[in-house]
Amino acid sequence: MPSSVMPTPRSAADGRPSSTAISATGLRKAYGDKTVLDGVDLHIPAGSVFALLGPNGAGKTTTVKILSTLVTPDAGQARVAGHDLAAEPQAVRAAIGVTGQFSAVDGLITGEENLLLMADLHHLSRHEGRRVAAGLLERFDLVQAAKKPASTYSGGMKRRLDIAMTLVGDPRIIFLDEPTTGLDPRSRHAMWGIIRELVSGGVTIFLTTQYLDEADELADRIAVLNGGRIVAQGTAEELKRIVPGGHVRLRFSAPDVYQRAAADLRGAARDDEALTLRIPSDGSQRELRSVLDRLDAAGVEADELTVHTPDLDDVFFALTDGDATPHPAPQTRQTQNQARTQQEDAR
Ligand SMILES: Nc1ncnc2c1ncn2[C@@H]1O[C@H](COP(=O)(O)OP(=O)(O)OP(=O)(O)O)[C@@H](O)[C@H]1O
Repeated sequence: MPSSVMPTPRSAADGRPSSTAISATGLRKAYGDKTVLDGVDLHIPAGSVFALLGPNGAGKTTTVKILSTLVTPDAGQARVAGHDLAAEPQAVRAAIGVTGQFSAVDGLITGEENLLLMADLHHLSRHEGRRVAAGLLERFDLVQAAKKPASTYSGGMKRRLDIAMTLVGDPRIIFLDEPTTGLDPRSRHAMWGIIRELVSGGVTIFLTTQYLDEADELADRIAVLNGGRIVAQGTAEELKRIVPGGHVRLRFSAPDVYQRAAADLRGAARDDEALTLRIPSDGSQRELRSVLDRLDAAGVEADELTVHTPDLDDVFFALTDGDATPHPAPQTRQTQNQARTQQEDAR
């Protein structure tokens, strides 16, 4: 399996502001004799969503902690928002926001007080702090709950407050460590909407997740971390193409047309009862064209043509350890349908 699907673009070496939000080379980290990160390289363009996938204990949170200056790597270099992680940690901290497993929300005080505390930490004037807090309470649908202790908030409200607190500092890069773990489907979708809105405002999102549909839905690029290394990275579509399972399915209604097509498309798996042919394919335009050309040459026309590409679950299981257990993602209608189609195909 290739270590990387796509070539890694060069990062700016002269320190001038560039369109690269995060670049890292050779990041290593061990705890005692356990190597957690074993040479991680990353390149994340500004204004994009990057998702880091990996099974439990793969080192996703460790990567976030290193890039957000909370943990020092044993080796490797990284630039975040144009600043060297080791030489300018304060500048990195000023440019980023971090939310997730180590939430900053204080449950003993109200949502509004949490935001005002953040405004104080960012040295905003009293007036400006109140203005910013009011705007964020409105934006994150927390006005009703503003005067209640944060400990009374639901999981979704706490996550929204956490992100709102991060935004007080107007960060250009936000690390979201498993932002929707434990949220119900409505809250997950609300969180996805928030993430999309942030990106449309030019913010770069570094997301860790075990929900494959979340990465599929949000990320411009996805990297899979396993055994301390990035074992593959690319767009969701690129990743899906590197695992086997993709095929084109042709369905015919006339048995004689089906027989002619089956005779011509040698190598296709036949289902004589359903009058369908299944041709292994990576789903690319080139392969699709070749199938269509062969049908044209044989003078036959299929009644239905469907392209099946593997989903990110296939990618995850193919690339990570056998004992890797991603959290069961709440199934969307689409993944349920895909699963049904795959079961049907297997019959
Ligand atoms: N401070 C620490 N001391 C010792 N071991 C640690 C420490 N922090 C993390 N580890 C270990 O490093 C490994 C990677 O942990 P990390 O939290 O980065 O994984 P993760 O991919 O975020 O996992 P999860 O999905 O379960 O949150 C784990 O085996 C963990 O036990």
